[in-house]
Formats: sequence, structure tokens, C-alpha cells
Amino acid sequence: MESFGTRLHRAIVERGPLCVGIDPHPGLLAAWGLPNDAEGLDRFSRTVVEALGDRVAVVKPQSAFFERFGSRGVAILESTIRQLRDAGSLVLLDVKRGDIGSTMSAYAAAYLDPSSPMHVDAVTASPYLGVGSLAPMFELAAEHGGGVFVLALTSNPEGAAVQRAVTADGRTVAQTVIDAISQLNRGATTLGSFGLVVGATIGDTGHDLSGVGGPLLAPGLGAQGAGAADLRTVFGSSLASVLPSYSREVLSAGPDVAALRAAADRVLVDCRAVLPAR
Ligand SMILES: O=c1ccn([C@@H]2O[C@H](COP(=O)(O)O)[C@@H](O)[C@H]2O)c(=O)[nH]1
Repeated sequence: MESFGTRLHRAIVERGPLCVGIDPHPGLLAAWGLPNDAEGLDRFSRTVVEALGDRVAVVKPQSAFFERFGSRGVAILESTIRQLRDAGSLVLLDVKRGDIGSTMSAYAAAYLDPSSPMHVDAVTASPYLGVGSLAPMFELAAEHGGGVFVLALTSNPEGAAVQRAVTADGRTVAQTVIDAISQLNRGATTLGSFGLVVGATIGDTGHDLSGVGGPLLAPGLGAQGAGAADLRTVFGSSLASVLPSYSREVLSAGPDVAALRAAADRVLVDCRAVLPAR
């Protein structure tokens, strides 16, 4: 079985370094002429799959926008995941799960066990109950070729107070997360399966990302104000591991399928201009 890191590396080589989010904000549903209900959500998601599922390396549904419609929204999320996988893109479910280890086992089974209806290629996870509490998720990911992206330095301004706080050993909280994920990726040949989330908005924070060995998901581009050129400042010598992520910047071009494709192509060109070829 191939690891997530290997599959991600191949997807990036074949399709380019880009992740596009499916974030059906109420304002976007309205702008697309869709109702703010489960039917609007379904049509929005199907349109994104049709436009991007066969061309973007990674698609990242934001679970919150599906969960807000209850069981119908979750059923649409399951269907969207299946459609994306059939279309050939890797699916990164943005759920930011984090809990005590025994509960993490259940979250891992929900998203990373191939027999689950919600099975995806990778998930986002929050380390603020301790990176060690995420171990059941790391273990199931490794067993089934899945991936986990752990929050390290998030794109929102409020994150800094916690993430850049200095721990007893002198490292920041974020650096302890970075170091733990680097350890998990030891020995990976192409790209490790354990990634970090590092916002493109944060500027040069002085954190050392050079030994991570896994993908660095960079949200915050477009609607949150960062541009592709900011990736240089944030990631420095680690640019080759960056997976830029855009949601509203691309989605606001819809509902026209050709316009969505053109928007994704445009941001990919911007990113390729900054990132080393892979
Ligand atoms: O630090 C983080 C972690 C996750 N996100 C998520 O990414 C998208 C960003 O959407 P845009 O429309 O491109 O701003 C969204 O789902 C966030 O929950 C993040 O922004 N920052």
C-alpha cells in the first residue's frame, strides 16, 4: 500500500502544487444563486467537483459548512468525498479534530479507516490536547496510507498568543509540534505522510521547518490577505514542501465551471512562480 506522502507527491507532480477548499459560505451560496439549504449545498459541491475534481491535486472540504445542515449536510459531505475520489483528486477533510487518545481512536476510525463512509485521504487535527494524544490517528493513518495535517502556526491572528508561547524547554508551542511531526516523518523517502498547517499570513516567525519531511499546508491565501509571494517570507528554505490552499479566492469565480477552472489555473500559475518545481 502506498503512503499518503507518496500519493501526494505524485498528485503534485502530475497536477501541480494546489489545494482548493470547498467552503460553501452562505454568502457564496447567495452569490451563486443557490438557496441557503441542503439543496444549495449539494449543487454547490457538485459544481466544484465537476470543475476541479479531475484537475486539482487536493480538494479540501471544510466540514463545518456541511455540518451546519445536520444529517442531510453530512450525507452530502459523504457523497462529495466519494465524487472527489472518483474524479481522482486527493481529499483532505478539514475537521481539525483533537481530543483524548481514546476518543481520537474513534475519530481516526471515522475518517481514516477505509471501511468508513467518510473515509478520506487525509484530515486536519488540532494538537492542543498534546501532540501525543493524536497518536491513534497517526497510527491508523500509517496503517492505511492516510495522512494527518496538524495545526502548527495558523493563519488567524488569534493563534499567535498560544502557538508562539514559550515552553519550559525554551521552544515555542508551535516548535514542539513541528519537532514532533518531523520525528514521525523520519525515514520517509519521497514525502512524509504527516503534515503541518502553517498560515501564509504569518510572516517570518523564525520557526525552523527545515526538518519536517512532510507537506506544509498553507491556508490564508486570497481572501485572508496573503499572496503567493508571501510564501517566500513564511517558508524560506522549506518552500519545496509547501501545498498552497485557497478557498474563497477560487470559489468566488463560480458557479460557471469554466470560470472556476480559470481561477484555479490562475492561482496555480501564481504559486508555481514562487515554488520550486517538483
Ligand atoms: O490556519 C488555518 C487553518 C485552516 N484554515 C481553513 O482554510 C480555509 C481558508 O479559506 P479561505 O476562504 O481561503 O480563507 C478555511 O476552511 C479555514 O477553516 C485556515 O484558514 N487557516
